[in-house]
Amino acid sequence: MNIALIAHDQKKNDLVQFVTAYQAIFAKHTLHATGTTGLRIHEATGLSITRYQSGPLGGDQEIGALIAKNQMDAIFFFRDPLTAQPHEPDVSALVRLCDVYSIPLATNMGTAELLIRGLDEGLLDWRNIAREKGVRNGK
Ligand SMILES: O=C(CO)COP(=O)(O)O
Repeated sequence: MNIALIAHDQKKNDLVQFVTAYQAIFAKHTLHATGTTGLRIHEATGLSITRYQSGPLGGDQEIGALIAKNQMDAIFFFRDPLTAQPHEPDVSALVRLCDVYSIPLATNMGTAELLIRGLDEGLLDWRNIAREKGVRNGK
């Protein structure tokens, strides 16, 4: 599975801890991340991660483009609900594309636990079929 890892600054420690806790599962997948988040996770875990621009510089949009191209299967995006982001339109656009294409999106630790465990149990295997056959829910 192609998995995107993204966290706003106040949530980066949470995501690093989360990925560290589930490192054995994440290591089985292809990981992508916005710039600073990816660097932090790589430094903490040594996991191989394709890094894009930092969020405010277009990284959210790059990951959104992969969703639009049916190349992303799950998103862990730990958003900071208490701090205004200069690139809020990009954040909203990314969340919107997850809904357009029915891509599982975890925006907090509670949902993230369910998503990663479900993914490991094979509950997202339908994504392999959707990706291979080019099936998608969007128009
Ligand atoms: O801003 C972000 C997501 O909106 C994350 O970007 P960084 O991982 O580069 O901090």
